[in-house]
Amino acid sequence: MSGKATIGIVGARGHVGTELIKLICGHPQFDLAYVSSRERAGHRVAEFEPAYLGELRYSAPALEDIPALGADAVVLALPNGKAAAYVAAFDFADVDPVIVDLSADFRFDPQWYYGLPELTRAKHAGQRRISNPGCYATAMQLAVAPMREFLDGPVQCFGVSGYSGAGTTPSDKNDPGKLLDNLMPYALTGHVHEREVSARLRHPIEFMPHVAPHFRGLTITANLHLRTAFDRDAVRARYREAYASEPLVRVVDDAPWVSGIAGRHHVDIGGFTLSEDGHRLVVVATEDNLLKGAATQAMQNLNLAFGFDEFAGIPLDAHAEAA
Ligand SMILES: NC(=O)C1=CN([C@@H]2O[C@H](COP(=O)(O)OP(=O)(O)OC[C@H]3O[C@@H](n4cnc5c(N)ncnc54)[C@H](OP(=O)(O)O)[C@@H]3O)[C@@H](O)[C@H]2O)C=CC1
Ligand SMILES: CC(=O)N[C@@H](CCC(=O)OP(=O)(O)O)C(=O)O
Repeated sequence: MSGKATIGIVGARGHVGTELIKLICGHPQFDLAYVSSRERAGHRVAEFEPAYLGELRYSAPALEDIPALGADAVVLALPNGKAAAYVAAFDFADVDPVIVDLSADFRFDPQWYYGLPELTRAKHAGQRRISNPGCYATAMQLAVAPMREFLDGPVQCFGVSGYSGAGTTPSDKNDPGKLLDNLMPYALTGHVHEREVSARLRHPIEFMPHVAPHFRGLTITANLHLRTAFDRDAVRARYREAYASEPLVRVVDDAPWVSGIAGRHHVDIGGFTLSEDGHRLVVVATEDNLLKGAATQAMQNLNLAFGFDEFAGIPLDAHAEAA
């Protein structure tokens, strides 16, 4: 036994589960307890993840058998709508690990801590049930929050994501053939992330998502109407000040490109462009949807829940470069 805290991943074959396995492999204080996948059951983790050096194999335990597997923390990396039954199984068995749910299922549940640490870490009061924000929702909140008190009317967010955002269950949104030379609009009103961001910022956000032919990384272009006129220097100063001590949020001058964010753990925010009268601001944010949009954020939340350094096990290369 390693003496490390142990994590079980339910839904470990998926895009996000795979990224979490990589992060846990490099983490000084966490170890894998179990990884579930029906499709890969019986296969060694090392077959799929070269960074994993142990003997663990994927397994497909019945839902009611999972609580007895005994991890200190459980990450639910399942499609939306599937998490509640697993949480109920832990309740029924009276087993209470830290649970991090990556889906949208508990993001509106006040019993759960909503873990977007840069904006909510002060509200983590030891809760063991943690809801991880949506990928677009993370980028939108970080892009808008520094100007929140000056907003005048709804914020419009145009989003474009790589198709890994749509998971592995086959659909038009992750079909490379249908995406070739294409940009696919979907859920143009009422997307769950529109509701999530509006509720968290307590301000209406209008979100128009699209999926594009690249695999990973998303862009949010946010259009903010402001009560007070700003100039570019004042806006940049606000963002720099808001995120000065945040290693996973990098404020840049130019509008960031999604090609520069794939595989990185931070969010880039920049491109601050104002209308002539200073009352309209456009801000661009890029993020790897599988990392800060999901797995990296889950790792921040796990670190916080266990009292570890929030950034333990997260490569902070972007911070080092920015310094
Ligand atoms: N992809 C992204 O960019 C982001 C995703 N999220 C959220 O994270 C979660 C995981 O996403 P992602 O990794 O993309 O999803 P995937 O579709 O890639 O993976 C889903 C995983 O769940 C398992 N699974 C699927 N259906 C069931 C079921 N009925 N019962 C048990 N296991 C099941 C699959 O494994 P197997 O079939 O082998 O059992 C697989 O491991 C989702 O809730 C998603 O909304 C959040 C932020 C970003
Ligand atoms: C391209 C694509 O389909 N993206 C997903 C976002 C992935 C994510 O963050 O989803 P959850 O809120 O479901 O966790 C979507 O729009 O639903």
